[in-house]
Amino acid sequence: MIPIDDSPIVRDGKSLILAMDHGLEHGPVDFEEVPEKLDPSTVFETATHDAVTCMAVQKGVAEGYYPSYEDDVNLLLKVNGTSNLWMGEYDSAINCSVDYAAEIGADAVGFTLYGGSNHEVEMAEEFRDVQEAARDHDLPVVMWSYPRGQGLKNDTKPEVISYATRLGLELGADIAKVKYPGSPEAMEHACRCAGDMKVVMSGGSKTSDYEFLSTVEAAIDAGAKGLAVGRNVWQREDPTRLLDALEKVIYEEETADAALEATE
Ligand SMILES: O=P(O)(O)OC[C@H]1O[C@](O)(COP(=O)(O)O)[C@@H](O)[C@@H]1O
Repeated sequence: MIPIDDSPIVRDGKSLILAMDHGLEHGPVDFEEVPEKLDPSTVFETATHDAVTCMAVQKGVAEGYYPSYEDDVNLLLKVNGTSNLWMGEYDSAINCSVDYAAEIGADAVGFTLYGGSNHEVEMAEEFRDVQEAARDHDLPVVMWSYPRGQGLKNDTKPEVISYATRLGLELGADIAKVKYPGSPEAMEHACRCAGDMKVVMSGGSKTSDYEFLSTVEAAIDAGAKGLAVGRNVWQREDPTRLLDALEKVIYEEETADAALEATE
């Protein structure tokens, strides 16, 4: 592990990663209700909020839009990713080298690992190359640790999520992003399984302000070190208000109720 707390993608030991790779992973469907967000500049604007420690995008979006925001936003370059058009067993293509990510100004790199997929072995080997190259550039590595595969469809069972965090530690990630395993106890166990490696919670599809902030509060209380979120922020009419509340829940460890009241 590298001294991750010194990284610009960490603030007071925690991170809020604003993800906008959905155009690749899910396709334009995620933008149907918010067509203006098809323009990545709109989400880069949102990422200038102090609560956001970095924005996670794919190479093409980074090349096209990051130069206008490099003074105000930290960049997490997602080096693999696959479209929803792919119908095969879970896998993720390497779309960018770590050298190129560093060249275009990345502060960190991100990698999806589908533990349990028939492609797990190849993906773990690719992760080795990415992780070692990232070490050469002193870049932290964030693992999207998503156990998925033929018999394991989008599973959020406690034992699956604790295995996901442990995979991150074992393979050398600095931060692992996992789905919420359904209860504070299960999240606490998943964080314990990660040792000193940081665990952040994945956002998921859009829910109400209160439901979302309460889950974030529970995850932080359980030991998570932040959030990697997309739709729950940029699909909202007022992403700034939610980020104001998230800032309170994540960094100031306030309750969801108090954060919502303060931002009304
Ligand atoms: O594979 P899933 O569960 O559909 O979600 C993948 C998406 O979730 C993220 O990890 C986080 O975004 P969300 O908060 O919108 O779920 C994105 O980086 C990615 O595109």
